Amino acid sequence: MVAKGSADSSSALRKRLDSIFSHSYTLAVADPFAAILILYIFRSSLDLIAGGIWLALIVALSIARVRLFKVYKRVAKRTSTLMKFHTWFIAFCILQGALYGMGWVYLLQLNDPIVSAIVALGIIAISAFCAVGYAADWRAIIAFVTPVILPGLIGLVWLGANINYALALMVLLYSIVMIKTTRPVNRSIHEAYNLNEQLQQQIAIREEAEAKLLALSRQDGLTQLANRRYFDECLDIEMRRAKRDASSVSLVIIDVDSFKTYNDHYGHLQGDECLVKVAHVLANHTRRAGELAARFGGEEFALILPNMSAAEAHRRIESINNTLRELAIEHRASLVADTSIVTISSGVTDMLAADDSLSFIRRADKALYAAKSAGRNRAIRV
Ligand SMILES: Nc1nc2c(ncn2[C@@H]2O[C@H](COP(=O)(O)OP(=O)(O)OP(=O)(O)O)[C@@H](O)[C@H]2O)c(=O)[nH]1
Repeated sequence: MVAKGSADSSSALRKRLDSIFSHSYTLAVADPFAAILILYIFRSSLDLIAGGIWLALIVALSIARVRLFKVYKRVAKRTSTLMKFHTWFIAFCILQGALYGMGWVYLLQLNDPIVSAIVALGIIAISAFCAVGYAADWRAIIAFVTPVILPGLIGLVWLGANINYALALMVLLYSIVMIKTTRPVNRSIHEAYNLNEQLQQQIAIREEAEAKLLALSRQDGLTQLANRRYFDECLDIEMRRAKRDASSVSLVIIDVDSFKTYNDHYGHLQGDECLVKVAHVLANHTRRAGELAARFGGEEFALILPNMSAAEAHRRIESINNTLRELAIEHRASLVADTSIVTISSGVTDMLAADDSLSFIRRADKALYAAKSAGRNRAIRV
């Protein structure tokens, strides 16, 4: 729940401003229209110069508010300026309300019961429009209706006479009822905006958490490469894509040579470190879109290389071997002839039209077995 009176989040404030500003164009027409109507009704008893100045001020204020709205629309993305716009809007509300208030005072001077009745109805009508239009912003309602209601109310009482007292009482009762009914509506809107914002935040947090979980569920914990499950998914996708586009996809299965003796010689923990280093090299060599390096299981890795023939994949694995040679991870217990660094054996193949993932992997595995049988530290392509 949103605590009563809690500060708005920037998004809730923006929604509130959007709502109150959304009437700018309508009011730019309605306000001068209402002013012209009032002037027309009282044309015979009004000082036309004073009336003209009053109308000019109402029109100027309407234009200024539309301009403020345009500026707001342009820069509203900047959260830092939102409060400033709200303050400006409230200032406009006060000015606009004061203009109406001045109008009532002027009209009430005519001391005519019909004028008093029209003023009272005018106060009620304009306040009602404001209560609906600015329902999202309590301060805007108060800023506008206070200068609209108070001068008229005081003016009616000041005039004396029962009819004016009755009208003043009617305006007063209306104001109390309006304030009492508008406030809960405003609170509900306020809470709805804040709840909506909280909901959006929760959704964003949840989506982020889900994305993280998904990434984790696809990752091998030790090497940070794709795990076997994700490898299987990707292989399926790439094989289907290659069949659909009549393009090629190559598969490489890699096994770290003599890894049992590595573990025996250096210990399991260093064995883990060695696997991480090899994985890092593989990841650095599979950076193009769609390429994937995965931990296939134990000390075995696999590469999916889309849009690549077996010959090109073979060249890729040669460059991986070169990098490993440059890296020269010590392996004094290697069973590979004439070497004391970590080496890999690889089986390389590309997809045949009749392949399913099982036959594709089996062929790559066979090529790897051939590489092992041929003395390790090599790649064999079939
Ligand atoms: N440190 C470490 N060792 C692992 C991990 N997974 C598998 N191994 C070890 O990798 C070794 C694989 O041994 P083998 O299958 O005999 O293969 P190899 O010694 O590499 O011999 P060749 O493949 O013929 O060169 C086993 O000793 C496993 O315990 C791991 O996550 N961390």
